[in-house]
Amino acid sequence: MLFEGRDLICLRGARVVFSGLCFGLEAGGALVLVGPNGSGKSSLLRLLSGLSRPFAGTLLWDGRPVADDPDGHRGRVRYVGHLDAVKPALTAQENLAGWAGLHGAADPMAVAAAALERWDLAHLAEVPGRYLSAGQKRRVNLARLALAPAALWLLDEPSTALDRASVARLAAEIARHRRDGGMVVLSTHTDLDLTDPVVLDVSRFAVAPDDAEEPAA
Ligand SMILES: Nc1ncnc2c1ncn2[C@@H]1O[C@H](COP(=O)(O)OP(=O)(O)OP(=O)(O)O)[C@@H](O)[C@H]1O
Repeated sequence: MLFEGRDLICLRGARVVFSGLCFGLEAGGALVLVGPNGSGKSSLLRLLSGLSRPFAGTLLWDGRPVADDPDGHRGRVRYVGHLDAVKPALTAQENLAGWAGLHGAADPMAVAAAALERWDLAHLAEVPGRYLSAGQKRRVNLARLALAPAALWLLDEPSTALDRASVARLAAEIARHRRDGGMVVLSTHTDLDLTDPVVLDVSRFAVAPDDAEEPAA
């Protein structure tokens, strides 16, 4: 299993955020995206998830272009982004059960309960999303990773708002996912305890403002 990006160019609005970006990730691998605010870490994660497409360049999964099978790609990805995806009127367990149902769980509430347990959130199962703290919401979002297996985790600043114990749990869950052969790409501004990560400084592929006009198609 190999996930590769070749010569990726990312446009946001009319601006080229990065150009010529390449990476390769094998089964069990971790790619850590670093770089200053605005360098394009979130934009790259969106490209990798299939939520947006590169202006140019190719994403390959096992040598085959991701663009040839976007639905297949979406099925192998779990993307946990910046934005809080917890519905305020539903309890933590109902939120997770909704996602478990989308992943085809036969008993979504039971799968949700197991995920809450795994992320030490069982005591919050009945609490509506609107009453959860920032860190608790973030943990409910991360507990989505435990609902169904997926080959590729894409995590945008996953440790934001987490307390120390939760950061350690996140690192342990990532380690377990990698031991099972999964891959992870994450952005971070802080240290996360990962074994042998490949670190990619996205700002190395920045395009200087003077060169940043929209390229000719
Ligand atoms: N919807 C959008 N339309 C136009 N430009 C955008 C849009 N979203 C982001 N950008 C721009 O794209 C660039 C990259 O943003 P991105 O969010 O990918 O950076 P980042 O490295 O993740 O930043 P941070 O560390 O602050 O999270 C920034 O200059 C930003 O202003």
